Amino acid sequence: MSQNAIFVKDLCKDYDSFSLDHLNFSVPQGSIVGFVGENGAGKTTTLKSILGIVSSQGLAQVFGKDAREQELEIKEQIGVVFDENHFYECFKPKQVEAVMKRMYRNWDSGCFGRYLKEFKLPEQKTIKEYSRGMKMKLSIAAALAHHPKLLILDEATSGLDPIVREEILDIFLDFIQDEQHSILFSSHITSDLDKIADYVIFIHNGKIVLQQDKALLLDTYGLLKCGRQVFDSLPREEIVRYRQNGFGYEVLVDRTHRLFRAHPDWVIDPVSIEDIMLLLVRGKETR
Ligand SMILES: Nc1ncnc2c1ncn2[C@@H]1O[C@H](COP(=O)(O)OP(=O)(O)OP(=O)(O)O)[C@@H](O)[C@H]1O
Repeated sequence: MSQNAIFVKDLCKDYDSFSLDHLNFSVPQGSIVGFVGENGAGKTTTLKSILGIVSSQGLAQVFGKDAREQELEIKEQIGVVFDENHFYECFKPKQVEAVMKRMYRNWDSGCFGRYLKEFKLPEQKTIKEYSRGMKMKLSIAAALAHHPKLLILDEATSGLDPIVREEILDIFLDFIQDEQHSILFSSHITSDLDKIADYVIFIHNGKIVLQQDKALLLDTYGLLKCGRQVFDSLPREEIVRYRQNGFGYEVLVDRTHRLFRAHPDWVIDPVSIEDIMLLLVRGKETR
């Protein structure tokens, strides 16, 4: 039976004007789970809740232990990258290493040095002289150099150009080659998730609105483009979300349903993760 790297049940967190509402999901060991949602949907709050950086209610387990209570036991197994740089700007890589070495028993200086070379990170420059991409790569090198089994990445590719993004995605794909390794990867760059995610979780206004195996998701959902007559004839429960425009309706549907198989004349286009996210966030519900 495959084990979960992360298991979250009824996770809740309340801020004054925002709540995470009973999140339930898991990250199976050996997989990359994409956590997708618009700005302010609750991605960072979820990741920080799992890590115990902010307080929360409900179950949040990493390798079967609650990170909020047993931080020391599991921190060696987790590598974390947030989208902002958490090292002092006046540090050079050597000083980053000195800090990390004190924090992690498994710290591997040779591995860190190899990543610095591979990522072409200048060792004589301070972090404030690094570009955004270089800072992100330094954080990734630091997160990987203690040989974690799980990476928790918060917008680790945002603000980077497509070439650096692809390099970084390759690093993540390389990491996952060991089937014991797992990644939870939050992003609003849906094309990155198209490339690397095995499962996708959509979060909107602090609630999970859809989660599924990515291949199944893209095989199952489709965008029906139709006029008023067809739209009105659709059973409401078959409409996941819809949008109306000058040409008619765009309806997110389960195209494997017999209703749609019975109408090969209806135009049902394949969808991307971005299409699904846009419809889940901006489309209307009928249910
Ligand atoms: N410390 C805090 N105190 C009060 N509200 C907060 C705090 N941190 C986050 N929030 C609120 O929680 C909501 C979700 O924020 P969060 O950072 O989790 O979203 P996100 O999905 O990661 O967004 P982004 O893609 O912009 O990073 C926002 O409305 C934000 O204002």
